[in-house]
Amino acid sequence: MTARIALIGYGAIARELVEHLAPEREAGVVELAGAVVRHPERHPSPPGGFVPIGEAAARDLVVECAGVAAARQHGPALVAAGTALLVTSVGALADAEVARALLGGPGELVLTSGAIGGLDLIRAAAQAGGLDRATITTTKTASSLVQPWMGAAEAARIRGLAEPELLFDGTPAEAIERFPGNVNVAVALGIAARGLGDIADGLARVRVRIVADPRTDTSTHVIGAEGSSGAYRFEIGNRPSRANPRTSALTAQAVAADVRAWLARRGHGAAGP
Ligand SMILES: NC(=O)C1=CN([C@@H]2O[C@H](COP(=O)(O)OP(=O)(O)OC[C@H]3O[C@@H](n4cnc5c(N)ncnc54)[C@H](OP(=O)(O)O)[C@@H]3O)[C@@H](O)[C@H]2O)C=CC1
Ligand SMILES: O=C([O-])CC(=O)C(=O)O
Repeated sequence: MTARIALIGYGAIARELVEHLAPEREAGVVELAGAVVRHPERHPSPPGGFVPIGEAAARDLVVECAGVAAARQHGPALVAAGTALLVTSVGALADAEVARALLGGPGELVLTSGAIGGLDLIRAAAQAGGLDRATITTTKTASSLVQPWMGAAEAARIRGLAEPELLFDGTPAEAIERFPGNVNVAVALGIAARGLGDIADGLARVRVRIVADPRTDTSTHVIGAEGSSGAYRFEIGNRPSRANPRTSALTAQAVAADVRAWLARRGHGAAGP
């Protein structure tokens, strides 16, 4: 049976995902059946063409890879309509109302681990009450951290940095509002750290630091966590996507693995996790 999959977004992650899913498409396990974007004229044509969100909702699975605002705009209605939704912009769940809607079904929600790893350990320790706090320090090229809300002088200063600089130190909820295309991983860490509590409890255990490094060509996430379960440290050094230096290439690879796991769960005959 062929699973029909629609995309929200047709940027770096979506296009790389299309390439990663070539074996499943060739085997007839997956049909990529359209993409939703705001400005189709700015994109190459996706498999299945551009479709309105109402048409995407009729697919077996919708994969969001468009941004936190897009996930908040479209996600709740898709899940309410019973559509299975794989979310890349996990930062959307830092908003409690959006999180309730996305987790409330009846559509299945899948959250990717995206550009990081180790969330299985964090989840297990937190569920056992063994995790008190976690930190994530994200370091990226200076220019990839420039945001539209920064004034022109501040943007130019960051682009011209000669030394690494700490741009942000605070909570995941604040971090994702200020750097929505850079720190979805911090909210993913907070969700894993929730244990058996609310997402807000998990987010409250996480401290986020964002560093602009003019000398790096790698996107690095250093995760630390501790509690009665133990003390942990993961260092992830990702190659940035060629199409979007804000995004790690691992993200589309993780989403492809999530799609394969979803196909296996739904009996579509792909390899399991
Ligand atoms: N969980 C993780 O580890 C990671 C998550 N991400 C998330 O993935 C998102 C996408 O990343 P990436 O592919 O690199 O970004 P790109 O900027 O390359 O692509 C974004 C795409 O989304 C479309 N888009 C934006 N807003 C909307 C909307 N409201 N409705 C429909 N389409 C929309 C854009 O087209 P148009 O402008 O025409 O609408 C474009 O095609 C990031 O913004 C981030 O939120 C990224 C990296 C890691
Ligand atoms: O791709 C990355 O390294 C992380 C990222 O942008 C995000 O979490 O939004």
